[in-house]
Amino acid sequence: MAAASRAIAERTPLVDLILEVRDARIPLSSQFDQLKDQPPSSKRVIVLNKMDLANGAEVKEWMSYMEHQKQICYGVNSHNRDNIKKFLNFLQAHMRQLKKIDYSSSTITMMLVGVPNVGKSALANSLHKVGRVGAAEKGKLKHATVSPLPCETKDISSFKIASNPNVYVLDTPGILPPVINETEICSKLALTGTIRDSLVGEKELAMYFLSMLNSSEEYKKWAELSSAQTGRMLADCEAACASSSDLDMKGKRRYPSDHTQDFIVDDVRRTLYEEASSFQRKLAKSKDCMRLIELQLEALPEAFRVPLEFGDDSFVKVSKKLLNLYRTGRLGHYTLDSVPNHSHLIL
Ligand SMILES: Nc1nc2c(ncn2[C@@H]2O[C@H](COP(=O)(O)OP(=O)(O)OP(=O)(O)O)[C@@H](O)[C@H]2O)c(=O)[nH]1
Repeated sequence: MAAASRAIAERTPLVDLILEVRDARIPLSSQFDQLKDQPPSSKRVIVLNKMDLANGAEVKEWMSYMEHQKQICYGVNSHNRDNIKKFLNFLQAHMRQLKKIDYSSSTITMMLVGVPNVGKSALANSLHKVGRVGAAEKGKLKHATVSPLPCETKDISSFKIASNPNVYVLDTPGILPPVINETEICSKLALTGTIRDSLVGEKELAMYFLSMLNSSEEYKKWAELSSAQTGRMLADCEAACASSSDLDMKGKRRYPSDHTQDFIVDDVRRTLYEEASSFQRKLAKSKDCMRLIELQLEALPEAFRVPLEFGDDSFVKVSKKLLNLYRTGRLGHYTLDSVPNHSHLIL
């Protein structure tokens, strides 16, 4: 990381635009340490990526806050082609404005920087794919390594994202600050995948997620799953899925990065809702919150169909499954950082 950090620092004054990629779920905790104390500049855009996983209303508040701070900010979902097209148009318009007269004759370079796993490589790939097709470029597409694990990008690579003028984007390795003193920031970074789960512990992270879920409104949306009738429908659905899987494996619904069946997800949601709603009145006391989390963790193995015979290992397995569902957006949308001093903002 130290070498990559130096390489980024050397290139920073040479590029036309810095795209500081942050995770829209943690717009503050995922800020890039090297740019933390820099004043706002027209040469820097804060890109809030993974918008599809964050709470839309809260991200809007964050964007207004950043605008108020004179920071240029743009929200994207790197997996959404239309969104990437709009972002590319925005970048080109912004560069045109920055370069003014000599825009068409110049070669423009942008650099993606950020902490690990915020989606820099996914964004580089998407911009390259969309831009190259738009510019009718021939030749093979390049591919940056995209992974759910942090720190997979090892080198700086360049991707062409537009022609006339030529625009290149540099993908860089994720960099963390040398020390993170606050435990809460560590938990947020781990929950969103910026640092490895093992550094905090899977069970501890699952508990952190549950505390966030229980203090949000998200689980209340799952009330309808709680009725007895729905329970019967789920059992029927489960039986139907089991028999159809024997006959036709190809027909089963699959998620790109999460293979949990829908009826299991519904059972997990129902379990979390039922435990939380029966505790609702006592949530103000933190001791009760811990007890609720324990109860939820005790109830989840059944919902996930994980046998309890392996003791603590069963809970680690359940925790991993729970984290996986959260990270693919199937347990709601959350923004974990609150907007600072937002009372003075007109939103
Ligand atoms: N849901 C969602 N997932 C995303 C998005 N962008 C990236 N991801 C996922 O986030 C994970 C990390 O993406 P990468 O592109 O490898 O992240 P990175 O910042 O290059 O990571 P490092 O190599 O650690 O620096 C992958 O599993 C991606 O598929 C997005 O907009 N939405």
